[in-house]
Amino acid sequence: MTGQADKKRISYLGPEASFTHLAAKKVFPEGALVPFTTIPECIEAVAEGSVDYAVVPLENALEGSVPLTVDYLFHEAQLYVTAEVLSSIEQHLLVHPDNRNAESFEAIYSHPHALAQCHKYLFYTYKNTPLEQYSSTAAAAKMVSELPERNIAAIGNEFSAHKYGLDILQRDIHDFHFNHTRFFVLSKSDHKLTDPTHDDQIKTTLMITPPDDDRSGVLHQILSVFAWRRLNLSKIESRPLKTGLGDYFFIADVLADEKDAMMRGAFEELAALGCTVKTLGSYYTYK
Ligand SMILES: O=C(O)C(=O)Cc1ccccc1
Repeated sequence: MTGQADKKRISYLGPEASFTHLAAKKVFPEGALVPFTTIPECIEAVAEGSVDYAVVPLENALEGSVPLTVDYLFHEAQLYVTAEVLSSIEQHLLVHPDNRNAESFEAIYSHPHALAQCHKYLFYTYKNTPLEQYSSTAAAAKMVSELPERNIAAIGNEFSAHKYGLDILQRDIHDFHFNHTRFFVLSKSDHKLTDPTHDDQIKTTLMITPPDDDRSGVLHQILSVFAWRRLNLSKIESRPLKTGLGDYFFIADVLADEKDAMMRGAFEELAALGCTVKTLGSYYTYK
């Protein structure tokens, strides 16, 4: 599949050297990678057909889900996950070489998840420095490189330091060593991308809306659908349905192929419980 996939067009949260760009290159080393400024723009590009795939961040080990991605997939788009990418994330403090001797900054810019991942470091080292959210770590690095006259810093990866000619003032400023992010590779058609490095474990992501009769124990019933079939869940999370306070849907990752007989049985039982199920498909993990 990789050989064919390499000829494809792929939208990603850019610009070049963002963590999403690095994830996209793992799956599509020779693909035509097209940067966008926001996650919805990336997803819309694949939904409209101007690209074949979109690579977007889904979940971070320190910060949890990226709500924009989850909600857009639930409410706005009818797309499938063809692969997930797991990347380890190392954050560094980046400055323009002209400002390499600065001891304080006017402001520090980065993606909100990156700022949150470095919370303790920023709190203890740059307590009074304003933290400014930016569309991505690489966008922040690019902006810092274009404004040497402003004494500002960015948080981002080593590749964006090289790409945009910045100095790494402080390495590895993320608060917890285990900092991984999960990215989805989305497509309009339901298929699986594979390559020699993918791991053998297949996963299916489901979005489950419970019946709206406020019945007690409905989450227990949903979980038991999977439990007695020995279908292992690697994640379950609730997100607001946006129809009223207390209305939720559940996003569940099941360690099985949706075509398995047990999964087909699970879909039937969920329907019998009055649940609506939107499947994002089954896929492998690229590491
Ligand atoms: O900002 C980036 O570079 C991204 O690709 C989003 C992101 C931000 C922080 C951790 C992982 C991905």
